[in-house]
Amino acid sequence: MSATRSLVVASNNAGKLREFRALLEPLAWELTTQADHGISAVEETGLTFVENALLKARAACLGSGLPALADDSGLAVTALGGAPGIYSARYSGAQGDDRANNEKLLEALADVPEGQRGAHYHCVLVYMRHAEDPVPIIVQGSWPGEILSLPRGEGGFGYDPLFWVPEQGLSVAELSSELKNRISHRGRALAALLEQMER
Ligand SMILES: O=P(O)(O)OP(=O)(O)OP(=O)(O)OC[C@H]1O[C@@H](n2cnc3c(O)ncnc32)[C@H](O)[C@@H]1O
Ligand SMILES: [Mg+2]
Repeated sequence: MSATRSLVVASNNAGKLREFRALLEPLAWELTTQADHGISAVEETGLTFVENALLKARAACLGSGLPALADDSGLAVTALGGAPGIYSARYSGAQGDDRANNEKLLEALADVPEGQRGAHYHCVLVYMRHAEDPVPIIVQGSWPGEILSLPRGEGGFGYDPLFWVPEQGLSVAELSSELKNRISHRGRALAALLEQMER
C-alpha cells in the first residue's frame, strides 16, 4: 500500500463528500474539504461541467496550497433537451435545494409518459496538482437511467429518489451506498481518475 496522500476536495456538497470519503480513504488518501481551508465556493460561470470543475479545482489549490479534486456533475434528461445539466444544483432557483429541484423536475416531466423519461447522470472530475498545473487530469463518468413519477427511497442525495436504475430495479436512493459508489457516474469517473494517476 502506498503512503498517505493529501487532497482537498473542492466541494461543499455533503453527499459528494461522503461518497469521496468512502471511495478514497480506504486507498490511503487523506481528504480535507475546501471548507476546512476556509475556501469559499467559486461562481460556476462555465458552460460545461469541465469548465466548472476546472474553476473549482483551481480555487481549491490556490486557497490550500495542496492538490485538489473537483467534481462538477448533474442530471441530463433527454425529454428536456439535456436540462437541468450544469444547472442541476440550482434548477429550482435556490442553490442546492434538493427537494425544490426534485419538485421542479416532476413538474417539467408531468406530461412525459413512461418510456420517454430517459436521463443520464454525468460527472466530470478534475485533479489539479497545483494552481498553475498545465495538465490537470480530467475524466468523466455517465450513468443511464429513467426519471420516476414519484420519489422512492431515503439514501443518496440530490435527484437520487427520482433516478431509476433499470438493471437494479431500484431508485438510486434505494441502493446501498456501496453499490451506488461502485456503479455511479462518480464512481466510474473516480475509477478512471485513479487509473490515470497510476500511469
Ligand atoms: O459545486 P459543489 O460545491 O461541488 O456542490 P454542488 O451540489 O453545487 O455540485 P454541482 O455544482 O456539481 O451540481 C451537481 C448537482 O447535480 C446533482 N447531482 C450530481 N451528482 C448526483 C448524485 O450522485 N446524486 C444525485 N444528484 C446528483 C445534484 O443536484 C447536485 O447538486
Ligand atoms: Mg455547485
